[in-house]
Amino acid sequence: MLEVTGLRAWYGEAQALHGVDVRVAEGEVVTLVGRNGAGKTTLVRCLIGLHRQAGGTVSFLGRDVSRLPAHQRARAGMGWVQDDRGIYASLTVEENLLLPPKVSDRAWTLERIYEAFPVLAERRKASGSTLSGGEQQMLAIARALGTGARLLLMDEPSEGLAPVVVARIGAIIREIKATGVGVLLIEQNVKFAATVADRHYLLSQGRIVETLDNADLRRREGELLKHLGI
Ligand SMILES: Nc1ncnc2c1ncn2[C@@H]1O[C@H](COP(=O)(O)OP(=O)(O)OP(=O)(O)O)[C@@H](O)[C@H]1O
Repeated sequence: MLEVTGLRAWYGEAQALHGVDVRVAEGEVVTLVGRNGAGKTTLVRCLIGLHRQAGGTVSFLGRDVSRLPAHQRARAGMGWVQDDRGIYASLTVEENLLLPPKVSDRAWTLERIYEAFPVLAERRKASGSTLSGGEQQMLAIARALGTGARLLLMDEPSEGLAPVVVARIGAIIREIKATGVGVLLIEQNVKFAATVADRHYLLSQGRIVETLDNADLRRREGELLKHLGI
């Protein structure tokens, strides 16, 4: 569903991405792994149209979206689960869920969201400002599903969350995968990545240097953690 070829990006005079190729199929979960400054965030920002791509092609559901602005990519079905989670603090959980426009007929209804995220059902009338980190992350994911996004792009969904909450987020990602939605996530937690994803791209200095499956990831965990500086 997502096919990226030769993606290049710059910050002023400094090149941040040097011809990156990435693919995500329907119902596939893929991670971007790499040390700080490798280019993971820049790549995701280019994909969603928030950073200018200087070269290469981004094709989504068979359509070249390289020149589309961010809002049109969102309308095409790319859902961004922001790293700051983008929750409206003064609105309730339910209002946060109802706000974004629907982009496809695959939009999850409120009922379906509450079934998959019981904690959001319990907190439906609570204001965004009172949510825990885990609840905010779930709300951000649920909101993207509520738009009918076909591909979710996530920036470290496990970051800063307690292990039990991380496990719940993992289960949710697996449920999302089963519905055919694709997921591309930045993830530094190698153990968590191996439990949710099918494949992993290792980024280094703006290049994909390796593509790993879960067996590779587990076998080389020590080496990778050292490479990632963790
Ligand atoms: N706003 C910016 N201005 C200039 N250079 C930037 C900017 N943001 C990132 N860079 C540079 O671009 C390169 C890629 O950074 P990027 O944030 O994409 O990496 P990352 O893998 O997401 O790292 P992190 O895990 O720290 O977010 C780095 O060399 C970084 O210093």
